[in-house]
Amino acid sequence: MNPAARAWFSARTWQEPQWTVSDLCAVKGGRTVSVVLPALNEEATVGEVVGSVRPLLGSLVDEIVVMDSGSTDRTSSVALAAGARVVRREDVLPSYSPLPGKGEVLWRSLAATTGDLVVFLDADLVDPDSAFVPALLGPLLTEDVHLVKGFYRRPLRLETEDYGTGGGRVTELLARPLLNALRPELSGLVQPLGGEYAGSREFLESVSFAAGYAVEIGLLLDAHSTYGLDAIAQVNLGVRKHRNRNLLQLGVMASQILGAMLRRCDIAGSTELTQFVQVAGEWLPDTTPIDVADRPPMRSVNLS
Ligand SMILES: O=c1ccn([C@@H]2O[C@H](COP(=O)(O)OP(=O)(O)O[C@H]3O[C@H](CO)[C@@H](O)[C@H](O)[C@H]3O)[C@@H](O)[C@H]2O)c(=O)[nH]1
Ligand SMILES: O=C(O)[C@H](O)COP(=O)(O)O
Repeated sequence: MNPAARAWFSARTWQEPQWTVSDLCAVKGGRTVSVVLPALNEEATVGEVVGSVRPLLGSLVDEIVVMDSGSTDRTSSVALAAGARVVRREDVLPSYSPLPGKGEVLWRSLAATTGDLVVFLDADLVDPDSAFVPALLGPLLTEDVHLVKGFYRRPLRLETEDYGTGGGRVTELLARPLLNALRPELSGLVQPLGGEYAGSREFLESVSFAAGYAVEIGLLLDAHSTYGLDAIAQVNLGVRKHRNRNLLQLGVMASQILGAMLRRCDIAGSTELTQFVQVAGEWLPDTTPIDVADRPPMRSVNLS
C-alpha cells in the first residue's frame, strides 16, 4: 500500500465505532445535522430507512429530508408517512432545470437543508441499521475532518441465504484499481463509492458535484485535493444490503465514475458508452450518453 495511505488507514479508520448517541449529543454543541436520502422509485425501502433515523430526530439529528429524484411510485408518500420531509428536484433552485441522476439531487439537497453537517444515506438499503448515522457523525463531531465514509461487508444477492460477500463490483473492479493507479494516497478507502457518508457543509458547498453516480468519487477526490488526506475518515458500519443492479447498468455507472475521475486528473474521457445487447439472436450496439458536466459549488449559486 502507498505509505501515506497506510499511515492514513491506521490513523483515520474506526473499525469498531463506539460513540453513543448521548456522547455525540454532548459534543454536538450548537451544530446542526441534516440527514438526506436521495430516492428514485424506492417505495419498497425508503420507509424503513427513514424509520431507522427517525428516533434521532430532535436530538442528534435536526432534519430528515428525502430528495425525490423524479419517482413515479409511492416513494414520496411512504417517506412522508415515515417522518421525513420530502423535497422534489424542482422544489429547489427554480432557475436550474432538473437533470436526471443521483448527483443532481445530492447537489440540490444542499439548498433544501440547513445542517452544518450533512449525512447521506441511500434509500434502497435493506434492513437499515440505526447505528449508521451516529457512526458517520462520530469523527465529524469529535475530530478535525470534513468527510466521513462508511464501509461494510457487502453481500451480492439478497436472495442468497448467507448474506455473504461479493458485492461492490464497480468498487472492486474499477474504483479501487483506479484510485490505486491515479490517486494512490486514497487507496486506503475500503468503500470509496459507498452511498453512506457525512460531510461538513463548509466542504460540501465549496466543491462542484459530479453528475449521476460519479458524485461520490468526485467528492472523495475533491475532499483530498481541498483539505488533504487527514480531513477524510472512514467508519465500519457492519453489513450493507441493497438492491443490486445488473451488469449493463453497472457499465454505465462505471463510465460515469471513470469520466469524473479522469476529469479530476486532467485527462479527457468519453461522452458516451457503447454496450452490446442481443436482440432476436443478433448482437447490436446500444449507446448511452455519459453525463460529464458538474454542477457548480453551491456557494457560488444564486439561490433565488
Ligand atoms: O437517478 C437517480 C439514481 C439513484 N438515486 C438514488 O441513489 C441511491 C443509490 O442508487 P443505486 O442505483 O441504488 O446505486 P448503487 O447501485 O447502490 O451504487 C453504489 O455506487 C454508486 C456510485 O458511486 C453510489 O452513487 C451509490 O450510492 C452506491 O450505493 C438510491 O437511493 C437511489 O434511489 C437517485 O436518487 N436518483
Ligand atoms: O458500489 C458498487 O460497486 C456498485 O454499486 C455495485 O454494487 P453491487 O456489486 O453490490 O451490486
